[in-house]
Amino acid sequence: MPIARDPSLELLHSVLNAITLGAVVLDSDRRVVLWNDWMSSYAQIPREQALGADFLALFPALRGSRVDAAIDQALRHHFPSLLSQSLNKAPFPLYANAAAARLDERLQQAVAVTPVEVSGAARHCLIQITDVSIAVGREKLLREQTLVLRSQTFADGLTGIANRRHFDVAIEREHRRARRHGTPLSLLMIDIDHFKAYNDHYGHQKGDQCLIQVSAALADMLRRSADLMARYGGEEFAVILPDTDAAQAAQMAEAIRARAQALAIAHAHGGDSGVVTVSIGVATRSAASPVDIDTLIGNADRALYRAKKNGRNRVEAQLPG
Ligand SMILES: Nc1nc2c(ncn2[C@@H]2O[C@H](COP(=O)(O)OP(=O)(O)OP(=O)(O)O)[C@@H](O)[C@H]2O)c(=O)[nH]1
Repeated sequence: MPIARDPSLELLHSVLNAITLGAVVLDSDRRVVLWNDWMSSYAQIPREQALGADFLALFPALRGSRVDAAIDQALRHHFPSLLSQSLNKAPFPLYANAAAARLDERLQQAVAVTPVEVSGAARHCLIQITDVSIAVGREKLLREQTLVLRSQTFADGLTGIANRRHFDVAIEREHRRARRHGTPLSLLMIDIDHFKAYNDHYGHQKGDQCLIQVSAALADMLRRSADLMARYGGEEFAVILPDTDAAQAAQMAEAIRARAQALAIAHAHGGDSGVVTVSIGVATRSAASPVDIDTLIGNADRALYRAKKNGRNRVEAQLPG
């Protein structure tokens, strides 16, 4: 006579095999007493091989791991554990397919270990493993997109160098640093000469190209990581030079002026040189002259204005006092 099967047990069995997470039950000796289809498929260990086996014999690399400790906590102390995904990315060798297994690209896993009381028997424990690869992938993508967005927020759309917002943040930071350490901080304001005439003569598109070429060449001259060149306005650029005194800044400004001229970008209405040139104003904050940011910018602006007034294609430093 066939043995009558309990329909509710049959149902439970089917449900366990249908759920889309790994379910493993260990007895008090850590022997596997339940192993669902999900585990067979992703661990590539058939149920017949798993049932009755010592759990750590199936996953020897887990000996001494957090999973091992969590099982111990559940069986001996009745403590449940949720293994943080960020600390335990993929403890089990579980793979979506054979190709992933060859590359050791494991499913990203969230693991919960729960004590289970069984009447008339010593305590068991249930291990649940959830595949969180999609969520982790989405998070990674979001993180990468955030980085790209952040860099775009701080970059000028036309030239790709730092924008005005980036300048504002950087000058604040460098001003604070200069105040704290008593180090000098210099600022250059650079303006392309006769740029309106350039646009009028060559057209706005050529004007844009000129801005791109000049800004790239000048930004390339900055060698220290804390130096920053930003597009301050239309054809105006600002250069922050931390730890740079007035003499060093004037030297740097002169090198930048010469570099712009050496690009030899033809400018029919660009003054005597016949090429695109820049005028530069230099201002410095020092321990002896501890000006605030607005004054520093104002001083550089005034120096730039004098450079324009005195004939352009030149560097002028702030007047003392
Ligand atoms: N092509 C282009 N032109 C710009 C851009 N931003 C500002 N400009 C132009 O730059 C010109 C600046 O002109 P002005 O401020 O009169 O100064 P300038 O002609 O350079 O003369 P000086 O500074 O006195 O030597 C204006 O004609 C603006 O339209 C830009 O993104 N692209």
